[in-house]
Amino acid sequence: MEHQNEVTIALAGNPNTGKSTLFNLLTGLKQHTGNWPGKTVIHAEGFFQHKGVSYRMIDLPGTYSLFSNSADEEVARNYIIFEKPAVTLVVLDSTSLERNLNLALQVIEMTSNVIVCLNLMDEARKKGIRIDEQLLSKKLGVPVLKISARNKEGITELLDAINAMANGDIQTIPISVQYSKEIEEKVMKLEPKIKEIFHDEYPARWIALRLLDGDEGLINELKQRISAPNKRGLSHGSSLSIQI
Ligand SMILES: Nc1nc2c(ncn2[C@@H]2O[C@H](COP(=O)(O)OP(=O)(O)OP(=O)(O)O)[C@@H](O)[C@H]2O)c(=O)[nH]1
Ligand SMILES: [Mg+2]
Repeated sequence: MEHQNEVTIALAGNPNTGKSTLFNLLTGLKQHTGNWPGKTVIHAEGFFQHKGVSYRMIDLPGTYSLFSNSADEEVARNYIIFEKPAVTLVVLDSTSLERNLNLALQVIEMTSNVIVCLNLMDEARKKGIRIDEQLLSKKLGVPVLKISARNKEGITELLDAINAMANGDIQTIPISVQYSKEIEEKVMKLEPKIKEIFHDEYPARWIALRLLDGDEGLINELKQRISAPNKRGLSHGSSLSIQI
């Protein structure tokens, strides 16, 4: 089967937040789900249509962060940075938002095409947890939608939001997390140098932050991409030696 014109959507989030349940609901596939973390280990893909648009959906492994601490984190991180899905859905567990929001912020640093899905809303309601999704959306600068993947709640609204974002009808203003003065000064020096090498190919601020963190995994990925430029075209002869 030819799959060329699909709009790609990635599912990211902490382990056990219902990503595969949502993936199965939309694609009709049967990814392993269950009530323990770490079930999805490599990314799976499935397809579906909504309002005449074809989508390719990627179910990423659940992770607590998107650094290079584990193979799972690298799979999820590399997919978002290098494959550039048109939309990344961050699936959060509404019953433990505080912990889950950390990952949402990390994804928002990597891409502005983010929709935050507050999943397990049925559980949250049972526990008396109330969430002001409009306020959260304003603070994060990206759409926030309440859903229950298991009970099939809020799914049409989510699909409509995906459609709108893929069509460019939603302008996000992603929050930019500010770090200490020392870090921000270094980021300011690094960003233009990163842009010189990669132009707008990758999010320069995010790369600057990762380089400052000494993220060896990312540095190696970037070096490979410089020595073997892809069809989007990085200039030959660039090298990744940036002094700060
Ligand atoms: N109550 C409720 N349970 C849900 C909902 N969505 C998913 N679950 C349950 O949450 C558990 C985890 O779901 P998964 O879909 O496997 O979660 P995942 O995010 O893919 O997990 P990893 O692959 O480990 O990252 C399963 O027992 C699901 O049935 C929901 O909306 N409400
Ligand atoms: Mg899963």
